[in-house]
Amino acid sequence: MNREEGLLIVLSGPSGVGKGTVCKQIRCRQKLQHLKYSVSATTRAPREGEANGVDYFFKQKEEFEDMINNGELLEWAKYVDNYYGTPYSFVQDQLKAGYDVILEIEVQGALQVRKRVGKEGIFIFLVPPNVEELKRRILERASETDESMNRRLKAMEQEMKLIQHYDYCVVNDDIQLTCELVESIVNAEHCKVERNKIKYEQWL
Ligand SMILES: Nc1nc2c(ncn2[C@@H]2O[C@H](COP(=O)(O)OP(=O)(O)O)[C@@H](O)[C@H]2O)c(=O)[nH]1
Ligand SMILES: Nc1ncnc2c1ncn2[C@@H]1O[C@H](COP(=O)(O)OP(=O)(O)O)[C@@H](O)[C@H]1O
Repeated sequence: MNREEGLLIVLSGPSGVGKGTVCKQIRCRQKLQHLKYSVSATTRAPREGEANGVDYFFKQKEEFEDMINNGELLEWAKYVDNYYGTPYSFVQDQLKAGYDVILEIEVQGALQVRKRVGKEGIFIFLVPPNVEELKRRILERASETDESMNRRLKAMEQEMKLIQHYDYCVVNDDIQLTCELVESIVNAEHCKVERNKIKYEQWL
């Protein structure tokens, strides 16, 4: 991937940890001015209140498989019986235009992105304060059947094993603090990019 200016940020973590909430809050806080959110494609059914093109691009299985075959996805994965994937062109266009882009994706997809961008991306893993709180949050959201919740909790066991592939782990306890931490990480990574641009000869 040719990334001229913007930073690619990958946010993962178990179902119910608060990934969507953190992304929404960061957007509202407007502390990161040059941040764009990648809207994923999925074959999962919309939840109440979710809108096509805003929360996800909701697709039929065949449509999604066409996207895979046409090379339209930066990465994709199957999670609890549904496909999820990141449309490539949006990410590429925004990065080229100098925007940071955040992907809210699960671990298999994140590892595919890691392979493509190497150390260039910022990979952040969100964890809950504890498993009881995670279960409480999934129940509070009231979006899952018992079966779906159990499968999400089962998926977490595999997800947690891959945490060492991430650059940062943030415990999502207090939501405001979590947002501040994510914002600080992004700002600090920009400072690294600036450092790498400096040619010390200029200052002599
Ligand atoms: N690989 C991949 N995972 C995605 C993508 N979009 C969403 N996901 C992940 O798929 C998982 C299930 O998402 P969702 O059905 O919205 O459930 P939730 O995590 O319980 O809110 C989550 O871990 C999401 O981060 C994507 O484009 N690619
Ligand atoms: N820091 C937090 N403290 C308490 N509740 C939270 C926090 N972050 C998220 N939640 C709640 O947990 C539930 C799951 O959050 P959500 O953002 O949908 O998770 P995810 O996108 O990771 O599946 C929601 O009801 C949300 O309001």
